[in-house]
Amino acid sequence: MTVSLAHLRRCSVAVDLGASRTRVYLKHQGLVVDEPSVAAVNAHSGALIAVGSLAEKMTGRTPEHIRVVRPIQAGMVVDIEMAQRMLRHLLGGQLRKAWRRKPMLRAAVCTPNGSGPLAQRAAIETLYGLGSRRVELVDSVIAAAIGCGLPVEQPEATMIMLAGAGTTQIAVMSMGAIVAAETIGVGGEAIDHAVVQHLRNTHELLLPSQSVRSLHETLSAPGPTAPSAEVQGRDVASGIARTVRVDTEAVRQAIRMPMATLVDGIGQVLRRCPPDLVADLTDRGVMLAGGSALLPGLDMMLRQATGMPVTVADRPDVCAVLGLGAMMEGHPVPTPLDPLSV
Ligand SMILES: Nc1ncnc2c1ncn2[C@@H]1O[C@H](COP(=O)(O)OP(=O)(O)OP(=O)(O)O)[C@@H](O)[C@H]1O
Repeated sequence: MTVSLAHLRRCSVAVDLGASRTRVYLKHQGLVVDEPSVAAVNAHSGALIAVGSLAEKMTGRTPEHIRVVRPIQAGMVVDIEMAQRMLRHLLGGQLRKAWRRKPMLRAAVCTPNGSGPLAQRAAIETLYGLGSRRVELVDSVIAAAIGCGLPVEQPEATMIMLAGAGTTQIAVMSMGAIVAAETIGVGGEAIDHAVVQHLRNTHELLLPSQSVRSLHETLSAPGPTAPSAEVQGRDVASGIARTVRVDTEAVRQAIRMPMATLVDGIGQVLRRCPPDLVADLTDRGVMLAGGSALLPGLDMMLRQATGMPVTVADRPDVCAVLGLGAMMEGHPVPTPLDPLSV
């Protein structure tokens, strides 16, 4: 394992600061926070008005003096002070309790694969501001693979695609380390954006961002696929609310481009892997994790495009923080790399 499991076991708090959601796992308690990474602030006084789900509900509905901000973008904390204020409110009493028990609080945080020193420093500073005395950084793909129950410690290949909001990370791992990895700037947001653009261009309709997910669900409901679905939005020219009938196939075509980028990413990672590991993956396939793994039809599309088995993780959206939590709690047990000397 490239991360120090001994150091991680001394941590009490695991944090996944995602562009879309913030998750916190407390040792011996489990997942205590899973909320949107959003804060609403008074633009005049700077006072925090709401965080998490409540702030997300305000998006696009605020008067001029209230700003809805996202302090984390593409897995990187872009506004450290706001991220600290948001986390402090999301944790509330939970943090105070953990703090009282452990004055030398150590925290573990996931950072996207390939993130630079600036992104890593921003994550560390955010956790220091909350009172952590030491911060351990863990690659998100390793944490997610452990959270999905993949045997990352074994000398065999495991492949994971961690599809988040702003980015998708693809990695092949063996013996606790990453053999080849790629981070693509395409995630659930890009797919949603493609749907919104399609409706704007073909139906002259502005779709509220909250409606995109229900449209995905309607269009890929089980049973005989509906050829079309009704959506409500605002007319681009008149500004009046209007309902249009959207063709299922046209929406599928619209999201083809971002989907194809994800398939390309898998190809790029496989090309960099030794043939023995690629052979392992023919049977085992790809584990699909991250919130966007819940996007209906994504697994089927990847299966068709790559010819490899694709499995969606049990709890794909939270598997990175659960993996970090598992490492803090003492799983997995590291495989000795020099067993003959033991
Ligand atoms: N049930 C669902 N159906 C479809 N899409 C979903 C569902 N749940 C979450 N998503 C999508 O998953 C994305 C968020 O995934 P996740 O929570 O893994 O992101 P994140 O970790 O915050 O982001 P990043 O890894 O990019 O920093 C969003 O784009 C959201 O639209």
